[in-house]
Amino acid sequence: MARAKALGRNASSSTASDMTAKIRVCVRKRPLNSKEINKGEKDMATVLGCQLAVDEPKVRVDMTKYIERHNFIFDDVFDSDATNEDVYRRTAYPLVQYLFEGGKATCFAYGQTGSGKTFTMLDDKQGLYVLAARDIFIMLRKPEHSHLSAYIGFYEIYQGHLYDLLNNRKRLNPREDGKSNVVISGLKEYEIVNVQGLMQVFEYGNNVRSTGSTNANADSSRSHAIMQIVLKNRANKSVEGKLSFIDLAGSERGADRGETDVKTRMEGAEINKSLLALKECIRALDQDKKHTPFRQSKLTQVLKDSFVGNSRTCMVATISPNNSNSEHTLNTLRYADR
Ligand SMILES: Nc1ncnc2c1ncn2[C@@H]1O[C@H](COP(=O)(O)OP(=O)(O)OP(=O)(O)O)[C@@H](O)[C@H]1O
Repeated sequence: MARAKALGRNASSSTASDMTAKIRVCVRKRPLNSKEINKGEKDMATVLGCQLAVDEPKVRVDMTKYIERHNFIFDDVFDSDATNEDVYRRTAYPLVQYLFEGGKATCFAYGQTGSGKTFTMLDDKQGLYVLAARDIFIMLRKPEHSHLSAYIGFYEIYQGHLYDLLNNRKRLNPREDGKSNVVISGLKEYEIVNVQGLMQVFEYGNNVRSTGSTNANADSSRSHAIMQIVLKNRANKSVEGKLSFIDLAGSERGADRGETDVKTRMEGAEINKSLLALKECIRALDQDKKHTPFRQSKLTQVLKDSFVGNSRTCMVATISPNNSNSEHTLNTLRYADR
């Protein structure tokens, strides 16, 4: 129960943690889908407040079957009946508030392919980014924010390279400016004035992502997608806050599965490298370390401003509840468990 220790609270505690913490780690369990139900699969993950128990089916050497229970505690655990609105209130909403305090914030989804990362983060109608945009435009209409305008940028990272999804997948190069800020030169940003506008631009980028995936990355689960909303001062265009939503590549893609295909192996190695680097950076952030190893991958390099200075991060680890995925589920939870 490393998490309980990290939070300095009793392992039996089920109280949700501080919503303004520099880093929050939450878990979302999706419901069993009809295919899993038809196959007679069982729900192996039990949620109790901020605690989660996962029953792993195991077989002894004498071939008898048994169940091993694994317990975890996180900042929040969302059960399968939680709506995106429920998840939003306790994950991205505090980051939206922070954005208007001039902060830089990142909300990302980590998990196995099919566990609900896109559904949570970037679903085109109810993803956390849409719900956040709704509140961002409400805030922007307030007189005290009349000097601000919002811009959207959307890109993906595949095999260590950045591609602009709003500009014909143009290859982009991140660099640092004189003040150690990450600048993605050439990234196309569109000013947006309402949620509909944001959804339209997003939809365009999302189509580019899925069409491009047929030749470059066989499917979207092999790339990291980053959608950012930046608040800029209307007068001098200086950045006054940034909120990024990240749909990470499927975590199982990074595992060494003994693939023989060179391209798949290289993809896996790159995904593995970036996810490990992300974990290292989160650990450094969590432990308030002076050095954050963000240079270890392109993903962490572009997220540098989410790991240093006045930044906040929320990770939503998504899990599938069925027994045949319990190994992946446990890997996801161990990754998320700090
Ligand atoms: N909490 C949920 N409630 C209902 N349906 C869900 C939930 N989470 C995911 N789903 C459904 O499960 C399917 C897989 O989800 P999703 O595409 O978000 O997975 P993913 O983790 O993003 O996978 P990939 O890595 O392949 O992109 C989708 O059909 C989605 O609508």
